[in-house]
Amino acid sequence: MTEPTIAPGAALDRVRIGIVSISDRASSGVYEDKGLPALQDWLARAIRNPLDCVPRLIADEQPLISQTLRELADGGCHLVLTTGGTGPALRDVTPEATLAVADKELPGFGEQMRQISLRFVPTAILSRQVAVVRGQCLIINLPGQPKAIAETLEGLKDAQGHSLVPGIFAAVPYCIDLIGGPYIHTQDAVCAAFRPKTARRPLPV
Ligand SMILES: Nc1ncnc2c1ncn2[C@@H]1O[C@H](COP(=O)(O)OP(=O)(O)OP(=O)(O)O)[C@@H](O)[C@H]1O
Ligand SMILES: Nc1nc2c(c(=O)[nH]1)N[C@H]1C(S)=C(S)[C@@H](COP(=O)(O)O)O[C@H]1N2
Repeated sequence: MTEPTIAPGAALDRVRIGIVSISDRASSGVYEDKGLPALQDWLARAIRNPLDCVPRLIADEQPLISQTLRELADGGCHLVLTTGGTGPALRDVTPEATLAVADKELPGFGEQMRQISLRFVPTAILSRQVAVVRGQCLIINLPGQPKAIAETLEGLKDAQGHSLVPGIFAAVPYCIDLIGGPYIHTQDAVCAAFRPKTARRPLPV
């Protein structure tokens, strides 16, 4: 008789994550979208739980962005990550569309992202990212440059892989605990989640 097999991550909660790439040119086919693959790849590297990623590729239209965020948050996503449309250009309206669906704003995420990004590019100061809670969903804006996705989520490391500036994702699992979502276990080599001692749970075996 063969041993029953346990799927990897079976004992961990499933996590549903909306990933939204907001770009006029990628959504109209002028260039290939690199935002959704970058988001999906990073999340698959960083999170141990089984993931359901729900992708959307849309233009920089404020009502469409807000409607997409509402659908994802109200449709059971625990986390929604957007990329693009956070700058000062006339068509950049992602922060406004995000604030329009918010119950609460969490300014620390945007502040930390700009701190991280300033270590990579001086124009980080132009990014107006916000993070908000809608119901039981955390929504975070990331910049549009595909490489900025890993930079902001993971932070800056030295040549040995030690953290120099913590990435914003370190605070995401505990935030999701606090809004009643699933317990997220991270791959510490990619991004170690920070939780107060009393909130930590061991990795199920
Ligand atoms: N989804 C994406 N896929 C691939 N590359 C992107 C994407 N979004 C942005 N980029 C790259 O990053 C650069 C800066 O992004 P930014 O969001 O400022 O673009 P944009 O000028 O608002 O135009 P668009 O909305 O048409 O992407 C772009 O010129 C492009 O090279
Ligand atoms: N980590 C990181 N952050 C970054 C960048 C980048 O290349 N890397 N680009 C900056 C630039 S040039 C702009 S205009 C703003 C806003 O970009 P967005 O409109 O694509 O969201 O993000 C900034 N933040």
